[in-house]
Amino acid sequence: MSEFKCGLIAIVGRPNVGKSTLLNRIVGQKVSITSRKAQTTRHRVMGIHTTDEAQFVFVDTPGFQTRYTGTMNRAMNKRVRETLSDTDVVMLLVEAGRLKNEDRQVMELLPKDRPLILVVNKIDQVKDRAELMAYLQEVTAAHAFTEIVPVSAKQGNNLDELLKTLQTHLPENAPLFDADDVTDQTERQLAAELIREKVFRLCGEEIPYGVAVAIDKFEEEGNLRRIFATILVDRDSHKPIIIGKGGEKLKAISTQARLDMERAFDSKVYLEVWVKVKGGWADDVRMLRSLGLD
Ligand SMILES: Nc1nc2c(ncn2[C@@H]2O[C@H](COP(=O)(O)OP(=O)(O)OP(=O)(O)O)[C@@H](O)[C@H]2O)c(=O)[nH]1
Repeated sequence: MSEFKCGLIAIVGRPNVGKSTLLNRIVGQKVSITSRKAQTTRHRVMGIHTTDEAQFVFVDTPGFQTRYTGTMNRAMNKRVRETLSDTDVVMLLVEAGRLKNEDRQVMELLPKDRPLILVVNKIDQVKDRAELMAYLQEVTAAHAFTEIVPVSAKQGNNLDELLKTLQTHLPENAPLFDADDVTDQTERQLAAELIREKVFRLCGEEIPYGVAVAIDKFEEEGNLRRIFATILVDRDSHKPIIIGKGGEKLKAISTQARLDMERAFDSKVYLEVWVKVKGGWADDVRMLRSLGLD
C-alpha cells in the first residue's frame, strides 16, 4: 500500500468565485481546531477532509484578501508570497467565463515553486462548450498552471476529480490532525463548552452539574472575537464558589477559557464572563437562544 498523504492546500481567489461554497461541499460543517500543530500557525485552517489515503488541510492566507484589493505594497506582497509558499499546494479558483482584472492580480501573487491547481468553478453557468474552451485558453495563457480542473461547487460536479488531482500533489506525511483535534461544534458552542469545563476543573466537587453557560454575544471583528458569557447557577450559594475570594476564581476560569479559545479559533479573544443565579423562564429563553434554538 502506498504511504499516507497529507498537506496544506491554500485556497485563493477573488471574492465571489465560490471559495466558501466549494469548501462547504468538500468538508461539510465548519470545524474548530482544539489542538494546533506548529506547521499550521501561519494559516487559518478552514476545513479538513480525511480519507483512508489522505488528509486535505484547507487553509486561507492572512493578508491575501486585503493585499490584492488594496494599494500596492511591496513588503506585504512579499509576505503574502512567503506565506503561500509555506503550503504544499495552491488552489486558485476562478469563475468560468469571467476572467477579471482582479483574477489577474491574484495570479501575480502566486508562488512559482508550488503545484498550482486552477479550479474553474461555476461550469454549470456556461451553456456553450466552445465558450468554455475559449475561456480555458484565455486563463492558461494568462498564467502557467500545473493542473486545471473544471467544477461546479454548487452542484457538486467533478469534485472527486478535484480531490484526486490534489491528492497526487500532496506530500507523503502522517496526518496533521487526529479526529480528536477537530470538532464540528460551532465556535459559539465550543466557547460555552470551554468555560463550563474550566468551572468544573477549578471549582471541583463543590459545584453540581446543574451549571450552564450561555453565550450572550459572540462578535467577530477581523482577527478578534469578542465573547460575552454568563455562567448560570442553580442557587445563590453557588455564586461565591465560582467567583472566589476577590473574584480570583472567576478570573482564573475566564483566563484559562480565553487561552483555550485563542488556540481553538486561532485569533485574539476578548472574553467577559458573569455569574448569575438562574431566574426561571427568562433564563430558559436565554439558554435556548444561546444554543440557537429559539
Ligand atoms: N451557478 C453557480 N454558482 C455558484 C457556484 N459556486 C458558488 N456559486 C455562487 O457564487 C456566489 C459566491 O459564492 P461564495 O462561496 O460565497 O464565494 P467566495 O469566493 O467564498 O466569496 P468571498 O467570501 O466573498 O471571498 C454564491 O451566490 C454562490 O451560491 C457554482 O458552482 N455554480
